[in-house]
Amino acid sequence: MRYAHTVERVRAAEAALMARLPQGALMQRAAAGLAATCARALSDLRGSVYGSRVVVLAGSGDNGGDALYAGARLARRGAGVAAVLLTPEKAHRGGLAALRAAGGTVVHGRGEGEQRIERADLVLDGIVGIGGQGGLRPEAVPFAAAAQRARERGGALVVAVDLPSGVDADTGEVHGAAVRADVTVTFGTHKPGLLVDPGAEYAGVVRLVDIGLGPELGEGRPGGRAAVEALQHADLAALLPVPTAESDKYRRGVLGVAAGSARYPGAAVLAVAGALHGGAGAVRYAGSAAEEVVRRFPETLVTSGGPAQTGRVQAWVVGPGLGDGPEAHRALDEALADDVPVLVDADGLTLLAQRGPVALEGRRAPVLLTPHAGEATRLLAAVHRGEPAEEVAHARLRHAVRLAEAYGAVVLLKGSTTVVVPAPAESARVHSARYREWPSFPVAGGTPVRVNPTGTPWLATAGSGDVLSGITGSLLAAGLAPVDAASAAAYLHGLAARTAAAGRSGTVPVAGAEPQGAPVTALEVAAAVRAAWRSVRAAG
Ligand SMILES: NC(=O)C1=CN([C@@H]2O[C@H](COP(=O)(O)OP(=O)(O)OC[C@H]3O[C@@H](n4cnc5c(N)ncnc54)[C@H](O)[C@@H]3O)[C@@H](O)[C@H]2O)[C@@H](O)CC1
Ligand SMILES: [K+]
Repeated sequence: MRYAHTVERVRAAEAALMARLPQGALMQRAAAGLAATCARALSDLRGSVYGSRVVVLAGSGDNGGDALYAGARLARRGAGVAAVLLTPEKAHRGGLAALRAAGGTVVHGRGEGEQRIERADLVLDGIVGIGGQGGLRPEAVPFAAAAQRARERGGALVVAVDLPSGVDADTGEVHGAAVRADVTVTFGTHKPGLLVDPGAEYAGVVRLVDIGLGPELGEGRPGGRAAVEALQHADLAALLPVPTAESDKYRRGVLGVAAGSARYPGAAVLAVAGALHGGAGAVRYAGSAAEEVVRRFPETLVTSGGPAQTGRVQAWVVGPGLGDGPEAHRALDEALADDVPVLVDADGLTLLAQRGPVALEGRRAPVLLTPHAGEATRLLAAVHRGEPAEEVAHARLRHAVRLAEAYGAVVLLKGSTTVVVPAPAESARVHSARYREWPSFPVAGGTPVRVNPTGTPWLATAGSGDVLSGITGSLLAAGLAPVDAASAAAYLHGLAARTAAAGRSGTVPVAGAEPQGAPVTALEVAAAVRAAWRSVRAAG
């Protein structure tokens, strides 16, 4: 598991650790790790550190201190290091002295600063770290722009210190300008903003430097106080259900799918395809696309009636392609009346948005909502002012948390970074000043928000959401907790898309890298779930 902690947690952990260490020790650990990563990158890029051109962008806080000390280390190895100080009178004294003692120089004036940046082999972004508020301040913007030009024209490497300046550490939101990095060297733990878009995209490849914060952050428990976590192959291998000698179809899970309509039969076929590849023991389909479904997948048990006419199931998927007619409303009602976990997707979400959270009142079994940004907008409009979909996509954590709280449901918000938020009852919530206008962000003993690391732009294709619903439903029927089912399904779905696109076993390539391979269809994603599943089990 990869864990990320809020700024508040990081600061508390740092304070506790610093109290036991000599002054400045943590900063030296951070700078040493940072310099080592830069040295490796320079060696790869130009063959050696000696003679390379490095520019340090140093803000007024400790983030600038880290960057200056790392610059000093690189200067001692023969790099030509120049520092651009955003506020010279407030630059980190020790760091600046160390840089000068190692032969580094300070650049004066914006023009010279920009020129040096554009000619650099490596730019260290130490403008602002976890102490940052809002987007970059105006005085920093031209230097960030110069660094971007250097990347684009000269192939310079931009290395962000702790996080790309201008990215909100806790949420990944970007308000205004921010530095775009190739590599981010982060200290002690990941920050949520490095794992969630748009911040994740600004961060590039993230390298974690251990500065000894682990015990302070987790009290011995893995990820103890994490706000956000991302599954890795081994976590998934432990979650995926594997049949035993005693398994029958009910033990493996029977999923009900209420999807499709005369107008959209394809959504039913795709949801069932996802469900069958997601490992369900059996899939029961209820709806008007029964003929198409059984023709395509003869193993499906079908009825052209609604969920109430279907035999026993252990979970429902309701919504894809249902339309908005009376039959669709009935299907939603009947699925919600069943005392088993229900996943509501697509048209089901549109119907739910018309009724608001009251439609879920009285249910005891879990509800899992799987909106994209547009559907999330509609669901939120039922309880509050409607935020445009773009806003939802740019502030994914906050909106997903808000939705989970409003509907008392587990929420999987799809998109460039898919996030899965536990239902409020499952998460102990703490009201933090940073989220005053918003529902609380789950930290401190609560269940962390899961973010999916396997997403790929190839998934932006018609019907891929229907397949995701089917996979998720299958795992719900197998008895996985909704958060596990949703995050495991998103992981498999992304990996399957990568596998199908690349034409070979999927890996999780570095963030920000171009997606490999060629376009895929939703049905091919469903078919590739098997290969994804295999590669996960092999790694576990
Ligand atoms: N606290 C610790 O023990 C450690 C901290 N470390 C480093 O220290 C950083 C945190 O240092 P600080 O608390 O001094 O805070 P930062 O250095 O992150 O930022 C604070 C400074 O940036 C300015 N600033 C705030 N928002 C800005 C914006 N949007 N644009 C431009 N400037 C802005 C503020 O005026 C302030 O002077 C971490 O990110 C990490 O890099 C590491 O050295 C590891 C140890
Ligand atoms: K930074």
